Amino acid sequence: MALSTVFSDALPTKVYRKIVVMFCVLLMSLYFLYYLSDVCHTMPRPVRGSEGYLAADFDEWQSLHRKTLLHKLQVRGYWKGDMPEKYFRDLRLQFQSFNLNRQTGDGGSVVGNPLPSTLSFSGDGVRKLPQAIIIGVKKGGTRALLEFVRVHPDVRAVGAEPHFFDRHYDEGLRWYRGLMPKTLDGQITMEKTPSYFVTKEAAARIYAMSKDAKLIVVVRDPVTRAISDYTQTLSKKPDIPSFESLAFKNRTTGLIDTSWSAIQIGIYAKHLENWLLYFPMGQILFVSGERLISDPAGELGKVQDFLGLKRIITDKHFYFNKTKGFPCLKKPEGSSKPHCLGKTKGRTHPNIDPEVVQRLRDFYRPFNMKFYQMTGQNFGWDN
Ligand SMILES: Nc1ncnc2c1ncn2[C@@H]1O[C@H](COP(=O)(O)OS(=O)(=O)O)[C@@H](OP(=O)(O)O)[C@H]1O
Repeated sequence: MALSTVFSDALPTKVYRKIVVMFCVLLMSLYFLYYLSDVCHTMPRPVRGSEGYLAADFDEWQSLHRKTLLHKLQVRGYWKGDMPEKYFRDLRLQFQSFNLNRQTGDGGSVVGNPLPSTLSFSGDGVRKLPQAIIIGVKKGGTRALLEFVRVHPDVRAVGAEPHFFDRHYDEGLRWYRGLMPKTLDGQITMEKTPSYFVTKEAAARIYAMSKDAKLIVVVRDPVTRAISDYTQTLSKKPDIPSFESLAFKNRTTGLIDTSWSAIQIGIYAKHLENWLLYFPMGQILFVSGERLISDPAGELGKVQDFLGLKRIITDKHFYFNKTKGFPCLKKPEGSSKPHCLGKTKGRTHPNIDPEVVQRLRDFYRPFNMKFYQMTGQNFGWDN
């Protein structure tokens, strides 16, 4: 009262009133701002579609799933610029799954506050464990087969090699399923990891997941496969010894070094014996790596039959790219542009001493014969 008297005495009444009004407005504004910030904090975040995640959500997901993410970053083909758009699509699918899992409590290792239930994503379907797996062989043409078969509308495949049954088995089936794309009823989930075929434990592990799993093996002449394998290693480590010196334990006696993985992988009959302990022959399809190049539609016909799919992929889906020297897809899955596999496929092989090649042919012949006998198919590598 005394203060107002002093002020009202010192200032003209009009000015004094204006100051009081402005002070009140300021106080009200401050209170209003304070109130708003509190309300916003408790309000649900805006609903975003599958294409519009907040960067913060992605960062949080990224750190929580660092291990999975790192694994995916190592995926051959994507990170080397082979198919970046597919890589990012897979990554986005995982992010969707992560958020849905957080909402449904399905994410085993997820920690922290769940996102508000109003956050939803448009992707339909559920993640299932694969019903069909391309288990081998390395350098057989497994990438081409996966890219070709996933053109089928009833096939959904994970682009990356999950390496679950060899390297990441301890992560558990929930982790593995989390890597899979979502499928609708009637769609088949697939993955490819070529090293499974030569991994001792893989057959028993896949059987433990599903005794009905359908297995596909792309096989290729073991001699060219070995050279292809060596070419890949050479491209990463140019200082390695020559193919000729690695192929032999003793070059003078002609003793082959079967402990060298490039040689070992090609002894198909031996690896197959292990798979037959768990799976009947009818559950394994052998695709010819050579015919996958010369007649992709023909091989894809067999694959579709084996998977119980309508024959949708035909020769209309392929064109032969002369520069690349391989069949390519006119319309790959999720794209309308023609696409060939990347630079890591179809590398020029080094010239190998013809005598060494002949020695290897002699070495593989009995194993190939056994393999033809076991599978009931002659792949023509010894003609
Ligand atoms: N359509 C098409 N385009 C490109 N390449 C094709 C195709 N079909 C089969 N191939 C052959 O696939 C070989 C690589 O096999 P993988 O994909 O199984 O290799 S990997 O194990 O995944 O590294 C690769 O071997 P290299 O030629 O030795 O590189 C190709 O010969």
